[in-house]
This record gives sequence, structure tokens and C-alpha cells, in this order.
Amino acid sequence: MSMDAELFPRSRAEIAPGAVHLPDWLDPVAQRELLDACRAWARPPAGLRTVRTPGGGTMTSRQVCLGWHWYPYRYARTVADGDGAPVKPFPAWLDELGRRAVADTLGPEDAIAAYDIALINFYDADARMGMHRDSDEKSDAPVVSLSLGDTCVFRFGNTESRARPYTDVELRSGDLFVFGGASRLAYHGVPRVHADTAPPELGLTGRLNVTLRVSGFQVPSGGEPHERIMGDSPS
Ligand SMILES: O=C(O)CCC(=O)C(=O)O
Ligand SMILES: [Fe+2]
Repeated sequence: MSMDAELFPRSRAEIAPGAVHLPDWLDPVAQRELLDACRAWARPPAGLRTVRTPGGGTMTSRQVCLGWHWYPYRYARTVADGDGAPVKPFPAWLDELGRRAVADTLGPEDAIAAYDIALINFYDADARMGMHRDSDEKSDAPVVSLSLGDTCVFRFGNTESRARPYTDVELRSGDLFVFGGASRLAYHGVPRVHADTAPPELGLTGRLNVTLRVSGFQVPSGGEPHERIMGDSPS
């Protein structure tokens, strides 16, 4: 019997108000296409890197960004904490994917500005992500999260603190998780990755997560956007 055999099929679940888990949203072909894109984005310049935190630590997932480059705790147009190269562009098809993800989870929403940020995190079996909020954006548009490869435990908490109450959700390859509305600033993290649980046909060892966000940053017409326009308050 396959490891994926289920007594009860996984189904859509509202984990908190405005936070929805939709299992198996990306079919195997779409997962493969997104993985191939991630592999191209991971290449230098402006490729996959280790993120250093102000306290002198390092994040255990490795990251690459599209559209705007995130580093603790702000956005820039260049890899300011790495090779200094311009951040890779955010493709239009990812905005379309993000809109479809929101429609399929939260239903028809008020007009959302274009998705223009992707953070791609690569986790090996030992990587984790601590509880945090995605609070460096100026837009309150829902965050869209797509998972590929190994299964993880995704911990989705509350807007007040990193502590309980929270709900642990298993995110598998192809799963979609969207959090907006009252949950847009909820704490969340990845306490555990289950090694060797990726679908073998995908050909990925480890886990990839792609989060799509709307920056809400102004891009001045006729000029290259500059990080000054974003404000500078750390979260
Ligand atoms: O890997 C995940 O599922 C979560 C990633 C995340 O929270 C982030 O990139 O801000
Ligand atoms: Fe996050």
C-alpha cells in the first residue's frame, strides 16, 4: 500500500478566519513546472542564499526572492545582503497563479493589486522556520503559499504572539495554503520537515515553499524603484 493511501481523503480546511488549506491544488505536471522554475531562480546571480539574522544567527532554510528582495526585515531591489545583483523579475504567470489561488480558497475578493513578491525557501530535512509574521509588506492582500517536495508541519497561530493557540497542518507537495483577512498577520512557522516524503516522480530531495505576496510599494514611473520608498521600520 502506498504511503499516501488515506483512510479519509484530505479536504479543504479553514484553519482560522481567512486562512485556508487546499490539499493537492497543483497537479504533478504543475508541481514539476514550478520546481523547474525554482531551479532556474535558484541560480546565481541573485540566487539561493543563506539568510543572516541581525542577532548573528542564520536561517536554516535557504532563500531566493523574485520582484523584491527580502532580508531581515525589509525589502530591496538588489540582493543587498548577498551578491548585490538586481533581484530577479516577478513573472506575470505567478501573479495569475496567485489570483487563482486566492479565488479557489477565499472566493471572490475585492480587487487585489498585482502579486509582485515571491519568497522561495528551500528546506533540507534539518531545516526549520521559527514563528514569525509576514509584516514587511504594505498591502494587506492575502499571502499565497505553495509547497513542493517533502511534507512539513506548518504551524499556523494567532496574531497576538508566537505561543498557543496554534494549529499544526501537514503541507504536502502540491498543497496550497492562503492566509488573508483576519489571519494576514498571524504568526506561523515550520517546526519540522519529514525527510524522504516527496513524491518520487518529482525528483526533489527536500522541500520548497513559494510564498506570493503583494508589496503595496510604489514604483515611481520612469525610474528604477528604490528601497527608500518603502519606509524603513523593522517589524
Ligand atoms: O515554508 C513555509 O511553508 C513558510 C514560509 C514562510 O512563512 C515565509 O517565507 O515567510
Ligand atoms: Fe512567513
